[in-house]
Amino acid sequence: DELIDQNSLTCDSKNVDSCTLSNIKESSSSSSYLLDKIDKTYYFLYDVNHGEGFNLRRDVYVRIANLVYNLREKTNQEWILVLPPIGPLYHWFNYELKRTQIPWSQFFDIESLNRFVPVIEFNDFLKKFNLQQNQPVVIDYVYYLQHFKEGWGEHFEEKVELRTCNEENTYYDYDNHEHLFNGWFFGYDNIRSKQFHCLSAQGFVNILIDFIIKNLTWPSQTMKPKSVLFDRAETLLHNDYGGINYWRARRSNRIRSQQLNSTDENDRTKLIYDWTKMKREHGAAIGGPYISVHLRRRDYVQARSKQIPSLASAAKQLCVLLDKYQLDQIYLSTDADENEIQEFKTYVSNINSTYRVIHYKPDKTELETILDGGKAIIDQWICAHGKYFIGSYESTFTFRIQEDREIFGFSKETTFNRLCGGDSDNCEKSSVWTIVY
Ligand SMILES: C[C@@H]1O[C@H](OP(=O)(O)OP(=O)(O)OC[C@H]2O[C@@H](n3cnc4c(=O)[nH]c(N)nc43)[C@H](O)[C@@H]2O)[C@@H](O)[C@H](O)[C@@H]1O
Repeated sequence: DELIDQNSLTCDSKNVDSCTLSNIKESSSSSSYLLDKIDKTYYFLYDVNHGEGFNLRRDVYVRIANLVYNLREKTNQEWILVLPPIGPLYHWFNYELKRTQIPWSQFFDIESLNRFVPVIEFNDFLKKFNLQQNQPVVIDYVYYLQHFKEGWGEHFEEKVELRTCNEENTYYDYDNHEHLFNGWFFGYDNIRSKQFHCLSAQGFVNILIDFIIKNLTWPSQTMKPKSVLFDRAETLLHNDYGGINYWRARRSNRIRSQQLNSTDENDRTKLIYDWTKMKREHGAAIGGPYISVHLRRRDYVQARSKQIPSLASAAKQLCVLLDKYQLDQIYLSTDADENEIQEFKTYVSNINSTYRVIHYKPDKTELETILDGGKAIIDQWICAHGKYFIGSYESTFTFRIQEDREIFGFSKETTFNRLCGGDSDNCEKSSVWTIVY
């Protein structure tokens, strides 16, 4: 203990490598104890462009989980994925609710994630530093991913290269070239990085594996966690989109069942707790007696104006489906405001007054517990259980629902559907991404 104390005394913010065994006068009685203290783990951290929504972030998680999975295999090192605290997110409009530093355990089952790659929450990562007062947590390397300024070129080529930064970012040399950088770091104070670089990168996420192996070095006997953070992780592509490990990482990305409590034996959508043991055929699930719709509004109305239906057209397209499937209930999942929801309901009841539109609206206390993210997840979960689902063109919110339906074993015809844009009811079909085991 004395030796450790002596060591930590030399561990100051200006000399972050000082917490190594080499600084300690070794004695034979203490060396084996100290060897136990050497941290053999490597921590992989990442962040995503702040404007991106929750379900795009879930997609980036799948990319990064696959990268860490392959990194572990290739290096034989104990890499652990640190889950980036969630928020604030642009689309979460209830500003009075908790909006930042939300742990993944608020929405996801951490044990399930761990069955694919080892993960820890950011807060637990911070605890590993076991710091004395006022010492910053120092991440060894931070890379800000960016595209190549000159564009993709004529041929697709995978490459990474340290470059000057294309655009402003949140990182800056904190203490006048003493080599500690400050940055956003999920809004936490007193976190720094020893190195910061912009890294132009194009290609698939696995390109970072060789980069790490070739370029990153750490003292061999450090007691301090070894860590690297890649910001703007959405820059790189899925390594094997739709492949087995895509689906394994996606299946591990399970929402917390305690909160949702909506599995249903009759609908044949019962989950097996351990996702690695669950395998369903298409058509095994039947679903509840309603048509579920994800009707994306707000920024999409401008961003995808040709692909997003008018409210009147959406109501018409849904009533045709209710007739076809002989159902009379629509579950409406939407980010629309209250006026638009009422307008949509009126269109439906004008077509057929016996049709019901159900929409989930938590009361104030419930919302304070589940937050905007929890409400969105509940919407998605109910959509995933409907007899027939229809979503919005190229929305990652819709994609995650379709994936959950694939995991449940619904037929493809009841899952991969999209609303047609404008006032049309005839458009190109949704892409079909079937599950692979
Ligand atoms: C235009 C782009 O759209 C991308 O969104 P897109 O893929 O639909 O999907 P997300 O990445 O999930 O972002 C949309 C967010 O809007 C809210 N939202 C959307 N639809 C619903 C709904 O039916 N119910 C509830 N409760 N909430 C909804 C929710 O917070 C969701 O995470 C964004 O990731 C990008 O940042 C960008 O804005």
